Amino acid sequence: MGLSQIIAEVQGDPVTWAWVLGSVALYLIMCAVIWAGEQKKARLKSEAAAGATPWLVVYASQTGQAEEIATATLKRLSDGGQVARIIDMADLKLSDLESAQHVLCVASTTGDGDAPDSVLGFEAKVMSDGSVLSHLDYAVLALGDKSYADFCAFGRRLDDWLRASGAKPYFEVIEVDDLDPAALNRWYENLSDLGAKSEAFDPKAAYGAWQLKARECLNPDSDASKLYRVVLEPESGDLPDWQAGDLAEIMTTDGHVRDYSLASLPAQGVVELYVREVIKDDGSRGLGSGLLTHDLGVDETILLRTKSHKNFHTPDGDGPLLLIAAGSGLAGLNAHIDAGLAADRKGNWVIYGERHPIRDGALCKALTARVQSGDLSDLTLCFSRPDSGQRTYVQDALSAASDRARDFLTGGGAVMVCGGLSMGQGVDKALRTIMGDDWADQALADGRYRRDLY
Ligand SMILES: Cc1cc2nc3c(=O)[nH]c(=O)nc-3n(C[C@H](O)[C@H](O)[C@H](O)COP(=O)(O)O)c2cc1C
Repeated sequence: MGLSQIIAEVQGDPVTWAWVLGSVALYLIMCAVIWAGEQKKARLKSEAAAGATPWLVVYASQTGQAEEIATATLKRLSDGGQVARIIDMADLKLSDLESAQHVLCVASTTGDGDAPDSVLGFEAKVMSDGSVLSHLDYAVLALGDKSYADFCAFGRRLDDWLRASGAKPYFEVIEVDDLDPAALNRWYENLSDLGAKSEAFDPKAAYGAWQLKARECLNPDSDASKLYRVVLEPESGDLPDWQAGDLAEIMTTDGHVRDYSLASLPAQGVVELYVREVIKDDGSRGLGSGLLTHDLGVDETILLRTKSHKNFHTPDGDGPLLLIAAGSGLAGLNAHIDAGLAADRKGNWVIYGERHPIRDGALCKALTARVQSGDLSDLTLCFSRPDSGQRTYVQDALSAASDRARDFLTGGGAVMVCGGLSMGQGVDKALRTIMGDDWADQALADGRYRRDLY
């Protein structure tokens, strides 16, 4: 149909005219939006090429994922010819944002919708201010997990604060559920529009094949869920390096990743994990724990990598450590006991909780032996399912020893907590009662109070 025919058809019909004019207007608006986007990209590229406005990549990370994605983001920007630098939000100051122009934030959420421990201070002090950041263009990648009630809560609060401060988003906040590769791809695709190098993203690239060498149930007579010691070796024979506090990350057959605290150090030649069996209400097993405690046969392989977890590395200094754990959480602390001994760090005190003293007592026995051999100065054990019926939890034991704990922590000691989230929250409450909120907030920021919770 020619133009003259269209005009003839619609003449005298106001509804059709409105429709035609609306379509033309929409088309023109879309052209204008695309044109403005291209102009902005061209401006950013030429500004960055001139080195005038470098990108600032900021990460807020508890267990290292956000840091790793921020590092990959930085690399793509550099490979794309952009000038960029990276900074941990724990070290970020308002003045860094005031002097920046383009900021990319990768922020995870921990606890119950909380910011990562090392970033709590930034949120309390800087993000509570009515800052003026209207010169800033930014984007936020929020990491989280939909199995928690407050999905991506910290990333959203960060986005809200930047927006309220007048900063302009390049695109809407991208929320990532359980490291969903499609959402991560969206982030990288958006970045390539801003001048970062476009590369295929392969989530499996960082992993190697590891063989199961041994698996031992530590509480076969327990009436609670079983706890396994799992030993793995790299199929290639090349053992990576890691340090106390680091994590083993496995990739399940359907592409999900799960983290476990490394209970061994490289000197032992193997990766050793303590894994609690998880059986859900519908009878199915947990994704990662099912693989490690049940499905994987001896000599069979899984995809695994060791991962730096700097928020749970041994605190600086040579003061004694107060190590608090329950159940499989001892995994994360065992390596610290060994590393402390190697560094001649003396006076360590362990508070450990299990269910039943005999049926779930294998790790308690091993700890008692370490007191007898002089590896540990003190051990406080507590049980949540003793025959006496008198249940005690690690946070109760800590509260009961409050005077000692105060002396220990004011006398140069540091505290490390490893285990389930609710145990960690109970210990946090007890510590704040003993030492005060100011001490706890400062110790979290300084790394004298460290947590590995799951
Ligand atoms: C103890 C714990 C608590 C968490 N709490 C939340 C939460 O409240 N909301 C959420 O969306 N994700 C939560 N997550 C999921 C993390 O945000 C997610 O695993 C993220 O990839 C971790 O990134 P990171 O390694 O940079 O800290 C939690 C994870 C852990 C281990």
